[in-house]
Amino acid sequence: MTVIETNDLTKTFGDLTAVDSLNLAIEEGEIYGFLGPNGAGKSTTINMLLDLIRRSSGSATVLGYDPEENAKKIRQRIGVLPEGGELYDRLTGREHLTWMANSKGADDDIEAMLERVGLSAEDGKRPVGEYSKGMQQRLAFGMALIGDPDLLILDEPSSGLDPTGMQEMREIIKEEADGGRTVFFSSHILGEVEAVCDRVGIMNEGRLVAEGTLDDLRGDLDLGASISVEVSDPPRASALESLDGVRGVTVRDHTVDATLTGPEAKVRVVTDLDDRTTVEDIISEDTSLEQLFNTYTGNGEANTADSGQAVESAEEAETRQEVAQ
Ligand SMILES: Nc1ncnc2c1ncn2[C@@H]1O[C@H](COP(=O)(O)OP(=O)(O)OP(=O)(O)O)[C@@H](O)[C@H]1O
Repeated sequence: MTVIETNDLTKTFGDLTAVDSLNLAIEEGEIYGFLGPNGAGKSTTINMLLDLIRRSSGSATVLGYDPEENAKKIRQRIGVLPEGGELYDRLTGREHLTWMANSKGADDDIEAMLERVGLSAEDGKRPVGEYSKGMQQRLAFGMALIGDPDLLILDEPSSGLDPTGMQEMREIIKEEADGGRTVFFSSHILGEVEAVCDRVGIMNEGRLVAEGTLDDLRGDLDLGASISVEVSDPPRASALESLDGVRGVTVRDHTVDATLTGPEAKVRVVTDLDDRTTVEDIISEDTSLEQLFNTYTGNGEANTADSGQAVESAEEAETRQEVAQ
């Protein structure tokens, strides 16, 4: 089942097109990371899916319902962690969770939910105005999980969390998806997205400029791969450059750095070096999500240039990579 579907979904604010003809299809059980620099249109999209703002044109369904017609039905079956949270300073953590359970007609064990999101029973009795930012975020996440939702929509879920908090949140997100729930979350924290997402969509200036698994995106851009090998007695660079799949080699002290057409050439480089000398260490890195993100969004800088700008070509991306190396 397609849990979130949008067709040419568009939102304009005056002259500004915040979301431009967006087409998404997110399937049941997927963890989908919605990425993009500041101002890319992520929150505006989420707000349209939740009927917090009205679209200008196009269509959308969430769990099969049009948000503009059936927002209540959708809200009963989804959990939302809104950007910035919606907490009341004078109410306790437990009161927030109870309020959410009541409003959804759910019978969750409130103490168990506090524990699940890393808040103690004592924390649960304190007013939220006394919580740290991270504790507030944990509570907001707990509120999203109330009522066993079919879909979680999380806007910047790790905002304010420390590394342990982020790790715990990732584990819960994975547990939810393993249980068949769909998770749609926006983030600019690339490591987090890389760690949990099945698929990512990258927004820039209101447009979806790339979408797929990380492997798909790496393949589409032909960013290749690279490897660094530490050896006892390095050969000359030219000795390796004739190997199949090797684009370039530099040798510095005991380190040989090779840029490759793809990961399959790594073994050839290591085997060749192993025949010539003693291999002491291998540092192998695939293209990181950060590199992909920068390539698709122009270094992650929100800019106001022509919003019709599409994805740069693989050749341009490659040139950029080479220049950066
Ligand atoms: N109510 C509004 N009125 C006018 N412009 C708006 C409004 N809401 C959003 N925008 C504009 O729409 C564009 C997209 O904003 P949006 O908040 O969706 O971006 P975002 O990707 O969520 O960014 P961030 O990562 O900073 O939260 C921005 O240029 C923003 O200024």
